[in-house]
Amino acid sequence: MIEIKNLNKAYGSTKVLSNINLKLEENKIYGLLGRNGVGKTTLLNIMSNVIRANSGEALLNGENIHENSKVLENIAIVRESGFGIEDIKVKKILKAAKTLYKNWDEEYMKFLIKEFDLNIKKNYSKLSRGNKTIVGLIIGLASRAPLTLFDEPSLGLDASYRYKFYNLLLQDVEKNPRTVIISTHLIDEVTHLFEEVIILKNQKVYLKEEVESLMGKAYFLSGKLEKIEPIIKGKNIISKEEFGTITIVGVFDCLTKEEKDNLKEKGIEISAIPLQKLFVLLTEKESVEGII
Ligand SMILES: Nc1ncnc2c1ncn2[C@@H]1O[C@H](COP(=O)(O)OP(=O)(O)OP(=O)(O)O)[C@@H](O)[C@H]1O
Repeated sequence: MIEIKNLNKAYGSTKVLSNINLKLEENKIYGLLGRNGVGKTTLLNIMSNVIRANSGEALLNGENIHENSKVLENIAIVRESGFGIEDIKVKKILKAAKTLYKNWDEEYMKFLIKEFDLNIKKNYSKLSRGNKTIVGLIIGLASRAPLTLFDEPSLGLDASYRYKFYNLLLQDVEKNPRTVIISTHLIDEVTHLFEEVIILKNQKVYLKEEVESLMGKAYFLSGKLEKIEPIIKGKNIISKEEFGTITIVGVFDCLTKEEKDNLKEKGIEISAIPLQKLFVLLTEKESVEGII
């Protein structure tokens, strides 16, 4: 549905994205993850024609995003940087947004305004940080755009509104399927939303995988190291921490039923690595070798 081909982006002489190739499926929720400054916003901005790549292509249903303005009726981006003009009533911003998107749902927008308790008569510039974010979220949700991109959607939102947004998004996407990409640093809060995760690292797509499959091969093993070691020899080890006589080893690899049973018999505790922790381990380490 969305295809990125051989995409490169540099700001002046600083290369940010290098030969990115991605194929995203229709009606799926993706998490776009990466350390600060790795290029998530840049990629989302290219996907929504806010900026141009230096080379390569971004296609939505086979049509080049940069060469066909009609395609843009189907792509919504919600981002921190606002709407260009700030000294304008929220009502007017929403009115303008309505004209941009083919699938805009006015009734749903009204429902969202109530849900988020947003005063649309206020000037956008006078809104709190959180309420500015809410304006963006309402536009993103009400656009019902087949490709909806949320860049840090929780910025400035209190926990209550963040969870409200996550729930509304899940409910609405179930009723009105579309492809959603969410870039966030609050990974554990949104893991349940993601079907697939894309991690950017060192200008490249470092990993693209279904969350279920990822979580099915990320374990912490805790117990005596001499008992853990022989069973996981040759596995991809991503962390090792010692707490007195107990060692916690992070494994990013498949464990067979026999291996798991074997570990349990030896008194080794097996627990899942939460996605956020896994992300930290994978993006901090340059090499997994030499840990054990
Ligand atoms: N307009 C610009 N001009 C010059 N450099 C830029 C510009 N926009 C972004 N960059 C640089 O490109 C790199 C990627 O920035 P980008 O905002 O895409 O990263 P990010 O992954 O979204 O980061 P964060 O998680 O901190 O929001 C950074 O080094 C940033 O400083």
